[in-house]
Amino acid sequence: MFKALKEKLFSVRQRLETTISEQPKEAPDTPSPSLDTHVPSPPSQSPEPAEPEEDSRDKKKPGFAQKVVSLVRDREFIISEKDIEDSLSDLEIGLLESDVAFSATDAILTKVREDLTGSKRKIGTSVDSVITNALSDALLSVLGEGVNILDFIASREKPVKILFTGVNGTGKTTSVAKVANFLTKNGLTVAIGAGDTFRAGAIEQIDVHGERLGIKVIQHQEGSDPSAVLYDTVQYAKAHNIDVVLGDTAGRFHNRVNLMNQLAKIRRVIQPDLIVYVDEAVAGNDAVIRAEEFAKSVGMDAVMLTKVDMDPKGGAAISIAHAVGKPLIFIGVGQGYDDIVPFEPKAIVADLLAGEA
Ligand SMILES: Nc1nc2c(ncn2[C@@H]2O[C@H](COP(=O)(O)OP(=O)(O)OP(=O)(O)O)[C@@H](O)[C@H]2O)c(=O)[nH]1
Repeated sequence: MFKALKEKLFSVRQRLETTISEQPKEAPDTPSPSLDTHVPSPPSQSPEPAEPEEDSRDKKKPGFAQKVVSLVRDREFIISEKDIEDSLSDLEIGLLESDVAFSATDAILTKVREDLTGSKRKIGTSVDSVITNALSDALLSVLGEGVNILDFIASREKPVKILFTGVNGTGKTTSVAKVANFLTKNGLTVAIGAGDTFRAGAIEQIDVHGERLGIKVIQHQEGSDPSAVLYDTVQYAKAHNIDVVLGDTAGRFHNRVNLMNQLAKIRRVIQPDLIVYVDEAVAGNDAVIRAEEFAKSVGMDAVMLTKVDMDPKGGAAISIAHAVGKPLIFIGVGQGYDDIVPFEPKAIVADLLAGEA
């Protein structure tokens, strides 16, 4: 997953490691002027340097005295913005080339700069963990905390109603089936409402999935009111003590007003617990822009990205939660029912930064 993005992050880590490691390997007897050419010579009277802090990520801009203490006494040096400037440019280009949105790229760069500048490295030790931690924190800051869907469901009254909406053709119907399969494998009972009554074939498609998975699909005729279909599904779920209702809906972007009206009506009628916006990772930055528009005009509570297996860049997956301010809950990673992964930011970041730089 995200092969190209991983390679770019790897090369940035290597470059950072090289540039930071090129700093003095041995502490000189006296402070080397090359350490900081921009500051005046130290006053003859020691300016009572503060005790060096225990925290190796001291964010304050280091003064000359602090640098001297670090270098001579503690045999460590302080990373300056200048040391990492070129690597940060590489990181910026790498992220943008990977289709990471501008705002997410900016947030990542700001966090890496903040984390690394002023942090200390023991002379002779590897800087990899310092760099990896900074990149990891930065990526996590844009991915957010994530949501555990099973905990979410457990916290709500049954049946928990989850609506799927988004752009046609991105794999929304398949995603409803995958989520249904995931939930039943986790011990929950599920009913599906065939609420995409607009697209020819959508009802039949979800019905076939339901049959294969042994999950009840409530359906009306093509062109019927989706609110009515989903209302009936909720009634069925209540009558049969079903844990979760998954509602497919149409995602007609060329007719925004209709879509908004339709969703507004569904909201009134069944009061969904969660509205999941579905789009495909392969659309890259376009998916992020579409999601932002959708969040503004229609609203959503969470995002699912499909076809992540076909997207080596990973830009949409990195940017979308940051762009819409809602968590990415699932990613689709193939065409089978089991090809779905709950999106766990920590696991994704660990995978992105796996391997020694
Ligand atoms: N590789 C891959 N293919 C997927 C994934 N999710 C869906 N697909 C495929 O995408 C194609 C379209 O998916 P559908 O669910 O049929 O979506 P659709 O019918 O085009 O449109 P909507 O249901 O309206 O979104 C199908 O061939 C799916 O198997 C995924 O995560 N990875």
